[in-house]
Parts: sequence; C-alpha cells; structure tokens
Amino acid sequence: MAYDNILVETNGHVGVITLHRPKALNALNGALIAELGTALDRFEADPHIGCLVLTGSERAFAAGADIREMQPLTFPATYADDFLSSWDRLARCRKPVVAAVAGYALGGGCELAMMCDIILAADNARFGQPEIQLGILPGAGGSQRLTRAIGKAKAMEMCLTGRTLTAEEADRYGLVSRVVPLGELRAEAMKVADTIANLSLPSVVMTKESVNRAFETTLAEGIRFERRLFQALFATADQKEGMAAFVEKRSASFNNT
Ligand SMILES: CCCCCCC/C=C/C(=O)SCCNC(=O)CCNC(=O)[C@H](O)C(C)(C)COP(=O)(O)OP(=O)(O)OC[C@H]1O[C@@H](n2cnc3c(N)ncnc32)[C@H](O)[C@@H]1OP(=O)(O)O
Repeated sequence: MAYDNILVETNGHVGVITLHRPKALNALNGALIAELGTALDRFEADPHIGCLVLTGSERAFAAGADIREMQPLTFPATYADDFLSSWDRLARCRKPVVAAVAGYALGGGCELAMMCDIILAADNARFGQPEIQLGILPGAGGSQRLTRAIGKAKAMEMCLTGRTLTAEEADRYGLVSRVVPLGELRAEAMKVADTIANLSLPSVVMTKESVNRAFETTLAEGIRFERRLFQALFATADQKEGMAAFVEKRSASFNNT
C-alpha cells in the first residue's frame, strides 16, 4: 500500500507510523487521517505486531488540523457529515501506541498524542491547544483528555488562552511520561515499544483496557473489571509460561495464547 502523507515501517514486532507532510508541519488533513486509519487497521490485524510507535519530524509532531482544509467548512456541513467523528480511530486502537513527540504538538496534534498510551517528549517538544485563537475549540477530545491528564486549572489556561507548554512543563504536569534529548527520542520510543511488543499480547491488551477503564467508570466498577481480566489471564498459556519462567529462573517466551 502506498501512502502519501505518512511513512509506515515494521521493526521487529513494532509497527512505526511517521506523520509526513513536511511542508505543512504535518498538519492533519482528511487524507492523512484516512491513511493513518488504514495503517492502524493493518497493524492491529497483524499478529506479529505487539506495539506501535507514532511520530513526526524533529520540527513538528503535528501542528494541528489543516487550517486551510477547515477554513471553508460550514456548520450545516460539519454537522451533517459529523465532521471529526471518525478522527479518533487512534484512540480505539487496542494495541498500545507510544507517541514520540518532537517539535510542535498543537491542536489536533496534541489531541493525537493524547490518544496514544505513552507520550515520550523530545526536549524541543511544545504542546498546546491554540484553537481558541482561531475562533474554535479543541474538537478531538482535547478539552476532555487534557483536563483528565493535567487537571482543570492548567487545562483551562491552555484551552482559553492558547498558551503552549514546554516539554519540561508537560513532564511536570503529567502530560508526558518523560522527556529525552531530541537525538535519542526515536531510539527511546523504540526501546519502550519493543519491551511491550515482546510481552504477552493478551495481557498487554487487557492491561491497556483496564487502565483506560479508570477514566470511564467508578472505582468499584473499575476494580471489579480489573479483577475479571486478571482472572481471565489464568486461562492463557502465557500466564503458565511467565510464571514457570520466573520459578525456573529463565526468560519467558510468550506466544500470545
Ligand atoms: C485526529 C485528531 C485531529 C482532530 C482535529 C480536531 C480539531 C483541531 C483543530 C486544530 O488543530 S486547529 C489548528 C491548531 N494549530 C494551530 O493553530 C497552529 C498553526 N500553526 C502555527 O501557528 C505555526 O505554523 C507554528 C506551528 C507556530 C510554526 O510557525 P513557523 O513560523 O515555524 O512555521 P510556518 O511558516 O507558520 O509554517 C510552515 C508551513 O506549515 C503550514 N502550517 C502550519 N500549521 C498548519 C496548520 N495547522 N494547518 C495548515 N497549515 C499549517 C504553514 O501555513 C506554512 O505553510 P506555507 O504558508 O509555507 O505554505
């Protein structure tokens, strides 16, 4: 499959997607989002892939949704087409996704990063929701995921003023898991993804689902849900292998069953 707006490659059990619209700082247009959806479908269906990395360029992860594409839109058209309703494909990916963010992650770019499970930031990364400066608001979950990630006070300031965060601030506020030197970003992201990809896929997918459930339910329901998944994993061969490997003092070799 040929892609025009993204680069797709496989490295061991890791699928790597690189946003690639360099002239527009990886601004997200309909074509790019469609290609991203196709790549995600393929990696998700590939039993050899256990984790994904999503990245951009050194200058921009993504500078937002494509303003030129959005400029002529009208309310009746956006409403009738339910504009953006399919742009959250990434958030529905069942396999873990590591975002490797360098440069600008603004608007839809910040929202795209927040749809991932782990965000590694290069020291030059900048996160922001500047939509207010365009007379709109974050439309792909930014006001919701950002608020859950860093709290109301900081999310309000970002969304209401368009202020951007440095990588160091994003780290301190809990938006990213850590900051690494720009030159080490890709290698670090690959290391994290490779670690995950070599674990047992059923336990990885269930762990992701269980952590995400914390955002959607009560504590009691979440704990019950986690316990059921925990019990279910005792039906897998990988649980037997993982625990046998520990007892026998050797590395586990999982086969995702
Ligand atoms: C799946 C999730 C997506 C869902 C999206 C939901 C709704 C989201 C809405 C938005 O994201 S609105 C857009 C929010 N982003 C912005 O407002 C940032 C806009 N860009 C800038 O402010 C600046 O470009 C910059 C990032 C601060 C960089 O400035 P710099 O001076 O270094 O470069 P430029 O010359 O401005 O940019 C180079 C080139 O890139 C084009 N470009 C940049 N951002 C966008 C964009 N968001 N849309 C379209 N094009 C963009 C810019 O126009 C330049 O192109 P040329 O003019 O040289 O052709």
